[in-house]
Amino acid sequence: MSAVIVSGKDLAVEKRAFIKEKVSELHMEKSIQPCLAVILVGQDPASQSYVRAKQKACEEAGIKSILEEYPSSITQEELLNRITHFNDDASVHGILVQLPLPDHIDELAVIEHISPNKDVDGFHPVNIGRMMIDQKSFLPCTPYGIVEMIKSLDVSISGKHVVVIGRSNIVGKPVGQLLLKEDATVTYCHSRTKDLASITKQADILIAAVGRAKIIGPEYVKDGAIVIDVGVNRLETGKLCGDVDFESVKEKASFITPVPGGVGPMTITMLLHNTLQSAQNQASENKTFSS
Ligand SMILES: Nc1nc2c(c(=O)[nH]1)N[C@@H](CN(C=O)c1ccc(C(=O)N[C@@H](CCC(=O)O)C(=O)O)cc1)CN2
Ligand SMILES: [Mg+2]
Repeated sequence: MSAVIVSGKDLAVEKRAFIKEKVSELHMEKSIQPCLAVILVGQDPASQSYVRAKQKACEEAGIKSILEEYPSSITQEELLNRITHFNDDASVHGILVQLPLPDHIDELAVIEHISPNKDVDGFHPVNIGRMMIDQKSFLPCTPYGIVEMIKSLDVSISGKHVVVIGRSNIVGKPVGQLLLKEDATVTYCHSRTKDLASITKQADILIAAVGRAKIIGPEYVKDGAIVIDVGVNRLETGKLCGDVDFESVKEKASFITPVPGGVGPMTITMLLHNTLQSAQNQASENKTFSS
Protein backbone atom coordinates (compact mmCIF):
# COMPACT_ATOMS: atom_id res chain seq x y z
CA MET A 1 0.00 0.00 0.00
CA SER A 2 1.19 3.50 -0.77
CA ALA A 3 2.39 5.66 2.15
CA VAL A 4 0.50 8.54 3.68
CA ILE A 5 2.12 11.75 2.45
CA VAL A 6 2.88 13.98 5.42
CA SER A 7 2.37 17.60 4.45
CA GLY A 8 4.67 19.95 6.33
CA LYS A 9 2.93 22.71 4.45
CA ASP A 10 -0.48 21.93 6.00
CA LEU A 11 0.97 21.48 9.50
CA ALA A 12 2.85 24.76 9.06
CA VAL A 13 -0.38 26.59 8.19
CA GLU A 14 -2.00 25.29 11.38
CA LYS A 15 0.98 26.14 13.60
CA ARG A 16 1.52 29.56 12.04
CA ALA A 17 -2.12 30.49 12.73
CA PHE A 18 -1.58 29.61 16.41
CA ILE A 19 1.69 31.60 16.53
CA LYS A 20 -0.07 34.59 14.95
CA GLU A 21 -2.71 34.51 17.71
CA LYS A 22 -0.02 34.42 20.42
CA VAL A 23 1.89 37.28 18.76
CA SER A 24 -1.27 39.36 18.80
CA GLU A 25 -1.93 38.51 22.48
CA LEU A 26 1.61 39.58 23.42
CA HIS A 27 1.13 42.82 21.56
CA MET A 28 -2.23 43.56 23.22
CA GLU A 29 -1.28 42.48 26.74
CA LYS A 30 2.36 43.62 26.98
CA SER A 31 2.79 46.01 24.02
CA ILE A 32 5.62 43.85 22.72
CA GLN A 33 5.97 42.99 19.03
CA PRO A 34 8.39 40.11 18.45
CA CYS A 35 11.22 41.19 16.16
CA LEU A 36 13.68 39.09 14.15
CA ALA A 37 16.91 40.53 12.72
CA VAL A 38 18.25 38.62 9.72
CA ILE A 39 21.75 39.05 8.33
CA LEU A 40 22.38 37.82 4.80
CA VAL A 41 25.91 37.77 3.38
CA GLY A 42 26.53 37.34 -0.35
CA GLN A 43 24.34 36.62 -3.36
CA ASP A 44 23.56 32.90 -3.11
CA PRO A 45 20.12 32.57 -4.78
CA ALA A 46 18.96 29.76 -2.47
CA SER A 47 19.91 31.76 0.66
CA GLN A 48 18.19 34.84 -0.76
CA SER A 49 15.06 32.83 -1.37
CA TYR A 50 15.06 31.28 2.15
CA VAL A 51 15.51 34.71 3.69
CA ARG A 52 12.64 36.10 1.62
CA ALA A 53 10.46 33.19 2.76
CA LYS A 54 11.39 33.89 6.40
CA GLN A 55 10.52 37.56 6.06
CA LYS A 56 7.17 36.81 4.41
CA ALA A 57 6.33 34.29 7.13
CA CYS A 58 7.23 36.85 9.83
CA GLU A 59 5.06 39.48 8.21
CA GLU A 60 2.09 37.09 7.97
CA ALA A 61 2.44 36.17 11.66
CA GLY A 62 2.71 39.81 12.81
CA ILE A 63 6.40 39.46 13.68
CA LYS A 64 8.58 42.42 12.73
CA SER A 65 11.64 41.53 10.66
CA ILE A 66 14.74 43.52 9.88
CA LEU A 67 16.99 42.47 7.00
CA GLU A 68 20.62 43.56 6.66
CA GLU A 69 22.38 42.46 3.48
CA TYR A 70 26.15 42.55 3.01
CA PRO A 71 28.47 41.68 0.13
CA SER A 72 30.55 38.53 0.52
CA SER A 73 33.60 40.81 0.97
CA ILE A 74 32.39 41.82 4.47
CA THR A 75 35.04 41.15 7.10
CA GLN A 76 34.38 38.94 10.09
CA GLU A 77 34.91 41.91 12.40
CA GLU A 78 32.26 43.97 10.59
CA LEU A 79 29.84 41.09 10.81
CA LEU A 80 30.50 40.59 14.53
CA ASN A 81 29.92 44.33 15.08
CA ARG A 82 26.49 44.10 13.49
CA ILE A 83 25.66 41.17 15.76
CA THR A 84 26.81 43.18 18.81
CA HIS A 85 24.48 45.97 17.69
CA PHE A 86 21.48 43.61 17.61
CA ASN A 87 22.54 41.87 20.85
CA ASP A 88 22.35 45.29 22.55
CA ASP A 89 19.01 46.30 21.04
CA ALA A 90 16.24 45.30 23.47
CA SER A 91 13.59 45.64 20.76
CA VAL A 92 15.21 42.76 18.81
CA HIS A 93 14.27 39.31 20.14
CA GLY A 94 15.84 37.03 17.56
CA ILE A 95 19.05 37.23 15.53
CA LEU A 96 19.74 34.97 12.58
CA VAL A 97 22.74 34.84 10.28
CA GLN A 98 21.82 32.93 7.14
CA LEU A 99 24.19 30.03 6.46
CA PRO A 100 26.41 29.18 4.69
CA LEU A 101 28.85 32.07 5.09
CA PRO A 102 31.79 32.81 2.77
CA ASP A 103 34.94 30.77 3.42
CA HIS A 104 36.95 33.61 5.01
CA ILE A 105 34.41 33.88 7.82
CA ASP A 106 34.52 31.49 10.76
CA GLU A 107 30.93 30.30 11.07
CA LEU A 108 31.30 29.12 14.66
CA ALA A 109 32.79 32.46 15.76
CA VAL A 110 29.76 34.20 14.25
CA ILE A 111 27.26 31.85 15.87
CA GLU A 112 29.02 32.15 19.25
CA HIS A 113 28.81 35.93 19.03
CA ILE A 114 25.00 35.88 18.98
CA SER A 115 23.54 36.20 22.47
CA PRO A 116 22.22 32.72 23.41
CA ASN A 117 19.03 34.51 24.53
CA LYS A 118 18.44 35.74 20.96
CA ASP A 119 19.76 32.67 19.12
CA VAL A 120 16.44 31.66 17.56
CA ASP A 121 18.25 29.29 15.18
CA GLY A 122 19.29 27.27 18.25
CA PHE A 123 22.85 26.90 16.91
CA HIS A 124 24.79 28.52 19.78
CA PRO A 125 26.84 26.00 21.82
CA VAL A 126 24.99 27.14 24.96
CA ASN A 127 21.64 26.22 23.41
CA ILE A 128 23.00 22.99 21.95
CA GLY A 129 24.45 22.10 25.37
CA ARG A 130 21.20 22.88 27.16
CA MET A 131 19.29 20.79 24.62
CA MET A 132 21.66 17.84 25.25
CA ILE A 133 20.90 17.85 28.98
CA ASP A 134 17.14 18.39 28.56
CA GLN A 135 17.07 21.98 29.80
CA LYS A 136 14.90 24.63 28.17
CA SER A 137 16.61 26.23 25.18
CA PHE A 138 15.97 27.34 21.65
CA LEU A 139 15.81 24.17 19.58
CA PRO A 140 17.31 24.14 16.07
CA CYS A 141 14.45 24.76 13.65
CA THR A 142 14.74 21.88 11.19
CA PRO A 143 15.15 19.12 13.84
CA TYR A 144 12.40 20.72 15.95
CA GLY A 145 10.11 20.80 12.88
CA ILE A 146 10.84 17.13 12.17
CA VAL A 147 9.91 16.09 15.71
CA GLU A 148 6.68 18.11 15.48
CA MET A 149 5.85 16.40 12.18
CA ILE A 150 6.41 12.92 13.62
CA LYS A 151 4.34 13.79 16.71
CA SER A 152 1.50 14.94 14.47
CA LEU A 153 1.20 11.38 13.09
CA ASP A 154 -0.17 9.93 16.30
CA VAL A 155 2.42 7.17 16.42
CA SER A 156 4.50 6.52 19.49
CA ILE A 157 8.19 7.43 19.19
CA SER A 158 9.14 5.62 22.41
CA GLY A 159 11.21 2.49 21.74
CA LYS A 160 11.29 3.05 17.98
CA HIS A 161 14.57 2.62 16.13
CA VAL A 162 15.44 5.93 14.49
CA VAL A 163 18.22 5.90 11.91
CA VAL A 164 19.61 9.30 10.95
CA ILE A 165 21.69 9.49 7.77
CA GLY A 166 23.86 12.60 8.10
CA ARG A 167 25.75 14.17 10.98
CA SER A 168 25.62 17.92 10.36
CA ASN A 169 25.50 20.26 13.35
CA ILE A 170 22.25 21.86 12.19
CA VAL A 171 20.22 18.77 11.28
CA GLY A 172 21.69 15.27 11.72
CA LYS A 173 23.24 15.49 15.18
CA PRO A 174 20.46 17.49 16.88
CA VAL A 175 17.54 15.55 15.37
CA GLY A 176 18.96 12.34 16.83
CA GLN A 177 19.28 14.00 20.24
CA LEU A 178 15.71 15.31 20.17
CA LEU A 179 14.36 11.87 19.29
CA LEU A 180 16.52 10.27 21.99
CA LYS A 181 14.72 12.59 24.39
CA GLU A 182 11.46 11.02 23.14
CA ASP A 183 12.88 7.61 24.14
CA ALA A 184 13.76 6.44 20.64
CA THR A 185 16.80 4.23 20.06
CA VAL A 186 18.99 6.29 17.76
CA THR A 187 21.63 5.21 15.24
CA TYR A 188 23.68 7.72 13.24
CA CYS A 189 24.99 6.86 9.78
CA HIS A 190 27.29 8.98 7.61
CA SER A 191 29.58 8.92 4.60
CA ARG A 192 31.97 6.42 6.24
CA THR A 193 29.25 4.02 7.38
CA LYS A 194 29.79 0.53 6.01
CA ASP A 195 26.87 -1.39 4.49
CA LEU A 196 24.46 1.51 4.96
CA ALA A 197 21.40 -0.40 3.73
CA SER A 198 21.81 -3.13 6.38
CA ILE A 199 21.42 -0.43 9.04
CA THR A 200 18.78 1.78 7.43
CA LYS A 201 16.60 -1.29 6.81
CA GLN A 202 16.31 -1.66 10.59
CA ALA A 203 14.79 1.81 10.94
CA ASP A 204 11.23 2.30 12.11
CA ILE A 205 11.85 5.99 11.45
CA LEU A 206 14.40 6.86 8.76
CA ILE A 207 15.69 10.43 8.52
CA ALA A 208 17.62 11.27 5.35
CA ALA A 209 19.79 14.39 5.66
CA VAL A 210 22.48 13.59 3.12
CA GLY A 211 22.23 16.37 0.54
CA ARG A 212 22.27 14.10 -2.54
CA ALA A 213 19.30 13.84 -4.87
CA LYS A 214 17.24 10.62 -4.66
CA ILE A 215 20.11 8.64 -3.11
CA ILE A 216 17.79 6.68 -0.80
CA GLY A 217 15.83 4.13 -2.78
CA PRO A 218 13.51 1.32 -1.56
CA GLU A 219 16.47 -1.01 -0.93
CA TYR A 220 17.33 1.17 2.10
CA VAL A 221 13.85 1.13 3.62
CA LYS A 222 12.01 -1.36 5.85
CA ASP A 223 8.37 -2.11 4.98
CA GLY A 224 6.12 0.29 6.88
CA ALA A 225 8.88 2.69 7.97
CA ILE A 226 8.27 6.39 8.51
CA VAL A 227 10.54 8.24 6.08
CA ILE A 228 11.51 11.85 6.69
CA ASP A 229 13.32 13.55 3.81
CA VAL A 230 15.40 16.59 4.79
CA GLY A 231 17.19 17.01 1.45
CA VAL A 232 16.49 20.00 -0.79
CA ASN A 233 18.31 19.30 -4.05
CA ARG A 234 17.85 21.12 -7.32
CA LEU A 235 17.98 18.91 -10.42
CA GLU A 236 19.37 20.13 -13.75
CA THR A 237 15.79 20.53 -14.92
CA GLY A 238 15.35 23.14 -12.19
CA LYS A 239 12.99 20.82 -10.27
CA LEU A 240 13.49 20.33 -6.54
CA CYS A 241 13.81 16.87 -5.06
CA GLY A 242 14.78 15.28 -1.78
CA ASP A 243 17.42 12.74 -0.78
CA VAL A 244 14.76 10.05 -1.05
CA ASP A 245 13.52 8.59 -4.32
CA PHE A 246 9.94 9.54 -3.46
CA GLU A 247 8.02 7.58 -6.11
CA SER A 248 9.58 4.20 -5.31
CA VAL A 249 9.98 4.64 -1.53
CA LYS A 250 6.36 5.73 -1.03
CA GLU A 251 5.31 2.21 -2.07
CA LYS A 252 7.23 0.78 0.90
CA ALA A 253 6.88 3.36 3.67
CA SER A 254 3.88 3.92 5.95
CA PHE A 255 4.42 7.70 6.04
CA ILE A 256 6.69 9.85 3.87
CA THR A 257 7.45 13.57 3.68
CA PRO A 258 7.56 15.17 0.22
CA VAL A 259 10.06 17.69 -1.16
CA PRO A 260 9.01 20.43 -1.57
CA GLY A 261 6.26 20.86 1.00
CA GLY A 262 7.59 18.60 3.74
CA VAL A 263 10.27 19.51 6.27
CA GLY A 264 11.15 22.89 4.66
CA PRO A 265 8.00 24.82 5.63
CA MET A 266 8.30 23.45 9.18
CA THR A 267 11.83 24.87 9.50
CA ILE A 268 10.51 28.38 8.98
CA THR A 269 7.53 27.73 11.25
CA MET A 270 9.76 26.74 14.16
CA LEU A 271 11.82 29.90 13.57
CA LEU A 272 8.62 31.91 14.11
CA HIS A 273 7.91 29.82 17.20
CA ASN A 274 11.38 30.51 18.64
CA THR A 275 11.17 34.24 17.91
CA LEU A 276 7.82 34.43 19.70
CA GLN A 277 9.29 32.39 22.57
CA SER A 278 12.19 34.85 22.88
CA ALA A 279 9.80 37.82 23.05
CA GLN A 280 7.69 35.97 25.63
CA ASN A 281 10.85 35.29 27.67
CA GLN A 282 11.59 39.01 27.67
CA ALA A 283 8.01 39.83 28.70
CA SER A 284 8.04 37.44 31.65
CA GLU A 285 9.96 37.78 34.89
CA ASN A 286 12.60 35.41 33.54
CA LYS A 287 14.32 37.26 30.76
CA THR A 288 16.09 34.13 29.55
CA PHE A 289 15.70 30.39 29.70
CA SER A 290 18.56 30.18 32.14
CA SER A 291 17.58 32.76 34.80
N1 LIG B 1 20.70 30.46 9.70
C1 LIG B 1 20.24 29.36 9.08
N2 LIG B 1 20.77 28.99 7.90
C2 LIG B 1 20.30 27.85 7.30
C3 LIG B 1 19.24 27.10 7.87
C4 LIG B 1 18.71 27.53 9.11
O1 LIG B 1 17.81 26.90 9.71
N3 LIG B 1 19.24 28.66 9.68
N4 LIG B 1 18.70 26.01 7.19
C5 LIG B 1 19.01 25.83 5.78
C6 LIG B 1 18.17 26.63 4.82
N5 LIG B 1 16.80 26.96 5.25
C7 LIG B 1 16.64 27.94 6.16
O2 LIG B 1 17.42 28.83 6.34
C8 LIG B 1 15.65 26.45 4.59
C9 LIG B 1 15.74 25.50 3.60
C10 LIG B 1 14.59 25.09 2.92
C11 LIG B 1 13.36 25.61 3.23
C12 LIG B 1 12.12 25.28 2.48
O3 LIG B 1 11.04 25.72 2.84
N6 LIG B 1 12.21 24.53 1.40
C13 LIG B 1 11.06 24.33 0.55
C14 LIG B 1 11.48 24.46 -0.89
C15 LIG B 1 12.04 25.81 -1.14
C16 LIG B 1 12.29 26.11 -2.60
O4 LIG B 1 11.34 26.11 -3.37
O5 LIG B 1 13.47 26.37 -2.93
C17 LIG B 1 10.48 22.97 0.80
O6 LIG B 1 11.23 22.04 1.17
O7 LIG B 1 9.28 22.83 0.61
C18 LIG B 1 13.27 26.54 4.24
C19 LIG B 1 14.40 26.95 4.91
C20 LIG B 1 20.47 26.21 5.53
N7 LIG B 1 20.81 27.46 6.10
MG1 LIG C 1 33.72 29.25 6.77
